[in-house]
Amino acid sequence: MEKIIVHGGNRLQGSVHIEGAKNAVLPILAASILAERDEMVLTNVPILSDVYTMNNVLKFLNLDVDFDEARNTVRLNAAKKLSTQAPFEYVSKMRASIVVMGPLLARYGHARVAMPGGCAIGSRPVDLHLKGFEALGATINQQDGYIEAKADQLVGTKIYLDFPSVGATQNIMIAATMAKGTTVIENVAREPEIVDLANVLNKMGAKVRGAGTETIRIDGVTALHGTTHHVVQDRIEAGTFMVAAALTQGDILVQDAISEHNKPLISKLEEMGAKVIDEDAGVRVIGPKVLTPTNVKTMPHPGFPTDMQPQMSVLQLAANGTSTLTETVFENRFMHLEELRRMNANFKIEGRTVVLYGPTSFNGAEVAATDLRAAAALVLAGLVANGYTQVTNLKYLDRGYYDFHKKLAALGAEIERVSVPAQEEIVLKTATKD
Ligand SMILES: CC(=O)N[C@H]1[C@@H](OP(=O)(O)OP(=O)(O)OC[C@H]2O[C@@H](n3ccc(=O)[nH]c3=O)[C@H](O)[C@@H]2O)O[C@H](CO)[C@@H](O)[C@@H]1O
Ligand SMILES: C=C(OP(=O)(O)O)C(=O)O
Repeated sequence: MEKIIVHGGNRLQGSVHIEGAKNAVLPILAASILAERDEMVLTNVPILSDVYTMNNVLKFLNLDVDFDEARNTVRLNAAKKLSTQAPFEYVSKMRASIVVMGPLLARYGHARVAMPGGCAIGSRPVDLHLKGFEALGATINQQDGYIEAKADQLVGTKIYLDFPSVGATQNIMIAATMAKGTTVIENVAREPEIVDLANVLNKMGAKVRGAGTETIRIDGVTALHGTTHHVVQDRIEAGTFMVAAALTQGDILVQDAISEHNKPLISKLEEMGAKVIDEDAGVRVIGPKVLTPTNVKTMPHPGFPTDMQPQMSVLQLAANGTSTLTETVFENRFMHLEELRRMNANFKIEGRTVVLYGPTSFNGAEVAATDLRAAAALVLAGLVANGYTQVTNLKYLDRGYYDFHKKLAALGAEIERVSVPAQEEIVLKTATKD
């Protein structure tokens, strides 16, 4: 096991490179299932455990997958006959594996995928994905922990999503690319990662219009082919470094950041007193001496992203007064706060809202990450804590951040990642069991 040890107090300064987006590359990798001819070549692919997991799912399905990490490039070949079953062993590692269902259903009229469970942030059902497949003419069976979808021919139709689910939008959009006729999906997710996926599908020969708006129209085609695509930048990684700058009275240029993708975050940073400057080379954030409290509510894009909520909570706790934070997307995304309490944070959770009492004089402590963004939030708190903070459960961090500690160190943080000796690991595991 490994842990990150950070000694707080340093002001972060410099510029930082941001990787391709995890949440864009995962569905794009899955969509490669539809490239029956020509290779798919994806560049700007981040080196993350989730990418390896998706690659393994695709290899299991019989795609040829080659990840050239030195070039951040994945080459995929889906020309062989593929399996249409993704077992629990794979899906249980990562919920996003469910997004192989849409392409398998489109190509073979069959997909059998283990039912993904919930996770630390919420129960996360997939009913909207299935409702979409059914509307396209598929029959759904749920048995023995598996979801099976079958269709002789998917047929275009009108689908209204009760909630603009990112995964459901992706799965249904991919399935509909090869449906007969036109599919109109309303109340869809509008995240930049949806737009990136639609762009790739169109390069593969699909006819998808309207991605980024509330309605997506898809005219079905009979076959798709491989293409080359540069994955969009990770707005959540970019946002995390913007928060790091605001938190440490720092001055960070987030290279090539697309401010349009981070509008709600940037507006909150400015409200809290940070200077945010759109430069040719990226977005520069300069942290204020004193952070002003602010209230935040997470919403589907273009609202404040839930994936920035834990990081934002650290900034609010550091602010000079009381802030509120309302989580509307996931029902259980405050677990990181209990760890932050161990670092001297003071807050009160009232249902989906938490009242955060700042300013917090964070104290270094041993804390354990409970999910991916919680891990980032704990490291951020460590950057401004008195003394040493030790963050464990780094498997979560590695799902979504490449070389996080090295990038922070290059910006001036006193931080290192170390292996925990076996004896200490037993003690830590026992301590974090519940
Ligand atoms: C790999 C990936 O891209 N993950 C992102 C994706 O997750 P994911 O695609 O799982 O998130 P969704 O947008 O689907 O989920 C949002 C909400 O809708 C609910 N829901 C979703 C589907 C469904 O069929 N029924 C249902 O009730 C979920 O339980 C949740 O409360 O979007 C989330 C919301 O921006 C982000 O936090 C995740 O980082
Ligand atoms: C919640 C996240 O990812 P996932 O949907 O893969 O769990 C995230 O990226 O913060």
